[in-house]
Amino acid sequence: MENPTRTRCSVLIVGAGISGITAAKVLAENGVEDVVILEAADRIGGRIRKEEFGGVTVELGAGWIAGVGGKQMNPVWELAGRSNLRTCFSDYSNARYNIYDTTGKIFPSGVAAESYNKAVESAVAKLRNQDSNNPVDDETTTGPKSPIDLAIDFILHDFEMAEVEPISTYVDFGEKEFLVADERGYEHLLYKMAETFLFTQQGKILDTRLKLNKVVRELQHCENGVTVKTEDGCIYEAQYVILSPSIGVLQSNLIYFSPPLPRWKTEAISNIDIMVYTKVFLNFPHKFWPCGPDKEFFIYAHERRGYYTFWQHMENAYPGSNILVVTLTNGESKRIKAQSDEETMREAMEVLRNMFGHDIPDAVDILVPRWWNNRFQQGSYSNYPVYVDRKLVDDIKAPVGRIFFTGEHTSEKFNGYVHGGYLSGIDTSKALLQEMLAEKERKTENHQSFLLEPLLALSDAVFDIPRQLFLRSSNLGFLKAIL
Ligand SMILES: Cc1cc2nc3c(=O)[nH]c(=O)nc-3n(C[C@H](O)[C@H](O)[C@H](O)COP(=O)(O)OP(=O)(O)OC[C@H]3O[C@@H](n4cnc5c(N)ncnc54)[C@H](O)[C@@H]3O)c2cc1C
Repeated sequence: MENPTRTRCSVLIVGAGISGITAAKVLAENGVEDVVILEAADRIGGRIRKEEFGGVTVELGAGWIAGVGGKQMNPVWELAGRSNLRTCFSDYSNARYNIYDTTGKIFPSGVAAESYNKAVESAVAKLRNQDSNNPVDDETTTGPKSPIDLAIDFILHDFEMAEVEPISTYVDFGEKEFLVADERGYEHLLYKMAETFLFTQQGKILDTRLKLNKVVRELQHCENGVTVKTEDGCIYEAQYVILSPSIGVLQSNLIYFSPPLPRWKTEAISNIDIMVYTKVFLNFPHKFWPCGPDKEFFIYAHERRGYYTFWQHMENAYPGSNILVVTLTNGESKRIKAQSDEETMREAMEVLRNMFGHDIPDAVDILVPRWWNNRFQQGSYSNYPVYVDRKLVDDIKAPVGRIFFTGEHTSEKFNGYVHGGYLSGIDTSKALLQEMLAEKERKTENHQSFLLEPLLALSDAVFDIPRQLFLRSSNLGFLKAIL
């Protein structure tokens, strides 16, 4: 065990996902190198995570760089370009024309198109309804009933319209999506970033400022600083903390705050949902599904909504890999995470045999990531309510005293995405740098008037912490002078 003596630093960052690593990099670039990063897992990356499966690298968490080809360059696409990350274009638009029924017949494209248009109309009517707060009970707003309608409703709501239109990612960065297909994994982007400010050797981070397997359990904060306790009994003292765990972790009781977070903050945390999204990987001795540019995705229409609905083959990414991926969300996702992988394989095989006949081979391997049951994630990504008010957006990212919040869930425009995590890391660290500068100026003023004004007694009991502004600064070059 590490020496239990107290470690002191200027800024302590909780979590080494994309937001935490980006925040640390921005701080280092601005002269704050006295940073400690505590990561609960035994690796960096958080919800960006690769694993070897069926002889190739698969992404258990984020898989796509979403938002490419638009007016502005997606910063993650830019990082990928600089790191020569291998990607391949994914065309979702054809999925709706590859819908199988339970007897293996593909629905005619006219039927699929009609069902799709009906579902879009219904979704728009529902949104208008929620807008006017006036329930309308007509045909367009009643839920889908037939398997094809249920399947299309699932693609529309759990994939294409999982967010409320207009979707900033597509408007700002473009509508194309690229699947990461690189044996170094999506996480390679994080290692490339880390090596610019942490000591690394042969691709391994050896810098002692990054501490893995450190589960933060308690944050005691007062006007002077923050004391952080980890599960293994270590204590860290910092002037400031940046907290990057997911909204699911903040909603759980993994981290205890003393004094407790103020009400405006806990309300904001509880008002954002966490989406559960699971990709199940299946490896086969040979492929039996149709391939080709417009066949990457296919849909299974079942009477139960979301039941092994959305399939993808990995032949575009890794030709000859013989891997299929089926994505389950929310209720179905939680259901399969609670059962054995053998049971999930049995269910998936039954669905595949309904689509492709009884002669297809059994899968030889299965991989079921469990983001929902992981106490350091507690879900896949944040899902903002349909109508988001300004207060929620401001409160979720506003600091509480010396604790600053970051992570994809604090990104107003890009929550739920890797680029949301990346941009939030930049935003939060810039806001913190501003605050550090302001504090330095306050200290200088106080020092000058030391003999004239009595010092305020500092108290640990900061129970009613008012909302703070989240400061932004576009030009931080001058900060070097203060640090
Ligand atoms: C299955 C899945 C599919 C996805 N698909 C896509 C996609 O295709 N494209 C896309 O853009 N985005 C996708 N996302 C979302 C994307 O992965 C996230 O938005 C992004 O990676 C979040 O980064 P973050 O830094 O905010 O959080 P995280 O990556 O969760 O980082 C937070 C870190 O904090 C650590 N931590 C938690 N609690 C503690 C504690 N108590 N003490 C110390 N450390 C702690 C965690 O271990 C973690 O490493 C997907 C996510 C999932 C799960």
